[in-house]
Amino acid sequence: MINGEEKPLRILLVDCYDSYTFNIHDLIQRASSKCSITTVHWDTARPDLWDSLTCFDAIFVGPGPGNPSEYASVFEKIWNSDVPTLGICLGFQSLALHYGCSVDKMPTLPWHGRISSILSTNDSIYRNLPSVKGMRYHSLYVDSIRTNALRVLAKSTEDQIVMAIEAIEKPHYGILYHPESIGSSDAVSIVRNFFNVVEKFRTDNSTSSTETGFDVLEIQPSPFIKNPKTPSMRISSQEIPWTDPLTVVEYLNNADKPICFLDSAKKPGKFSIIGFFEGPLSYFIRYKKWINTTYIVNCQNNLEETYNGDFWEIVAKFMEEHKAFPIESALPFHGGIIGAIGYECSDYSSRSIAEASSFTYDTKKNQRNYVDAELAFVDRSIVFDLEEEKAYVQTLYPSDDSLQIWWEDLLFDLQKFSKNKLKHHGHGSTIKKPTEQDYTDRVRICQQRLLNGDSYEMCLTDTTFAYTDPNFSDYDLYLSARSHNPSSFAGFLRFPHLTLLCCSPERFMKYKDSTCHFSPIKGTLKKGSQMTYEEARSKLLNSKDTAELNMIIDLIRNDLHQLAKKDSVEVPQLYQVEEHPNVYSLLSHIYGQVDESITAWDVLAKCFPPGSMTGAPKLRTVRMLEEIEPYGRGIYSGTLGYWDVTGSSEFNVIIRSAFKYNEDSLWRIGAGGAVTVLSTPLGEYEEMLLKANSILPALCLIAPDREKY
Ligand SMILES: C=C(O[C@@H]1C=C(C(=O)O)C=C[C@H]1O)C(=O)O
Ligand SMILES: NC(=O)CC[C@H](N)C(=O)O
Repeated sequence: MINGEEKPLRILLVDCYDSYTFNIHDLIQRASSKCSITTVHWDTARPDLWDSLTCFDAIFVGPGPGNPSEYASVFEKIWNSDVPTLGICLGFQSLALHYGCSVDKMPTLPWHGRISSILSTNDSIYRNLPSVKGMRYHSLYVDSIRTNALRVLAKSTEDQIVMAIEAIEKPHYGILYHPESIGSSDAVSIVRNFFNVVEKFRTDNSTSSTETGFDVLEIQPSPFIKNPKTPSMRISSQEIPWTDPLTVVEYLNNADKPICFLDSAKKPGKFSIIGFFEGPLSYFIRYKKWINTTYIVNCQNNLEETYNGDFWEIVAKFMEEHKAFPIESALPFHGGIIGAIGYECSDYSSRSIAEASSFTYDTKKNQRNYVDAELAFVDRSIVFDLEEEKAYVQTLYPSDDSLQIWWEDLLFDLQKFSKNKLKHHGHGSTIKKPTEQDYTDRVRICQQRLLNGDSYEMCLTDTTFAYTDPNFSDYDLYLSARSHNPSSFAGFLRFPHLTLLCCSPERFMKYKDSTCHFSPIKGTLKKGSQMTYEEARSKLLNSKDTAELNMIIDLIRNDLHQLAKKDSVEVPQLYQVEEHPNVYSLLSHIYGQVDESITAWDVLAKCFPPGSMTGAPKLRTVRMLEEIEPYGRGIYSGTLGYWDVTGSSEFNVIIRSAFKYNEDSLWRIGAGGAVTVLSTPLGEYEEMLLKANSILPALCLIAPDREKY
């Protein structure tokens, strides 16, 4: 309060590329009704900002990977200033380092994603908070505070590690655990206690951060489309006699047509979708990251347009030109984008255009000629409501008077056509799997990085290669896959450059009426013949699996906090155990509301690639995994799904899948698992094989009851 008026707190939030920085941004907003937050990356902020810190009322030094000494050039300026500052984790460590304490590797296993009971001095920023819960994400710690310039404010009860400190002479504080985490308590009270200190240091002549030109960067979601256009398409949809979706796919297969099939092969999946390419407005869209080029081909006249630049923005602009007027409909899809986006289609991946031609990318990843994403825009579709056993044929082309004729011809052909019986006995396939030695060596490399403090969790993966019996169609292989492992987020794509057999159990993101829903899986348990659901649940709710999942829940909260409305990010169900054909999975549900100007595609682009497939902190972990993993992931661990012309969308995580680039007909099966400090190398190798075996038998066309290679 200055002169009786409530001047907004001018906050500087220093982002050290952690995956939880924007959870802190949300916490600050929840702790102060009036604040303006300037968020900057520690290494790219305008240099004069560090000499103008007094234009802020308070500073938050965020958490991050690595050792605080890596950031000394900036951190020293902060701790030499008199501005009230709160450092979190890495920030805490840098404050201790500034006062001459040593920051070392934990003497025991690091705490990543586990919650500590913490006792405080019940004063200072812990006033009226004698004990709290704290989610810990740290490999480094401060053994003891060997200076009179600092005072210990809190310690963990389990291992007596210093959890919070304050400087004696300056309003500088540090907290080692993450108060902003879903697993911590009393964070708003702690920050409000800190803000009470801040208020004492505010003066009338505090300059405003805007007077120094440091724009106040409230998190302003930047939608791809700034000025939405009036829709141009009109949906028409009519119920048709029920038919099994596989019969339609088999008909398309035998007609050697492209196949675009999203398959709810298991509950809770309710709808299956088939896209068709006969309409006048159907397209294929493919992207090659190494030349940053997107190709859009009309399926009727084969005219191809080439676009250079951001793939996500190009697709967003294409869809803006093909939006439809909303209609009252319970169906998830009426026409629009269906397809697969590969893992490397983000700036997290170091395979940027400039680097793409580098030695690493060119030879080690050897994917110069392949697509990084391939989508279809379908203007005709059939949606199957599997619960109601109802089917609907739809078109986007208002005067598509050929629709009726098209559908009647298709129906006539289907009636002549009976579903093929799956050939269970193939001649096997040539399989090349990762060796135990190679994979366990890589697990150890990951664990070394975790112990160094470079990451909290690394989702390590590798690729199994398979050549299959040429006598079997891709569709036969898909039928075999879905019989082995019926999944809620399955799909079969046979596109011009990419064929994908997907039996994914994991939703990445669902978007409907501006509500976003993420449900990451972390924690996989092989089904035993005697294992009951309750036994599986008690095993999965152990500390290793819940720790893995906690890290991803906080990561997704962080990504959503950059887009969602204030106070709208929620985790109503922290842990859920799901039963699948071969495994039990531990998952969570995270929701957020975005402004209507933010589309599903904006959310997908911002949160991509799926955090459950990277680990955290996302950027440094993705970069390290790229160097550790022997091959690029390509389509594996990317996402398959739809973006409807009315705006609704749902995308999965492409796991338990096989894909091939049609140029070389070599099937690639990615598989892996989250490596933490609690992992065992052999256990991770076995988990990787377990997941690969969710799809491998299908490539050998082996009946579900027999497994051999
Ligand atoms: C890495 C894979 O699965 C991912 C890792 C999981 C885990 O660590 O338990 C579970 C589901 C996925 O998010 C895979 O299936 O290849
Ligand atoms: N969450 C963090 O800021 C981690 C700090 C440091 N990289 C460590 O591992 O201890």
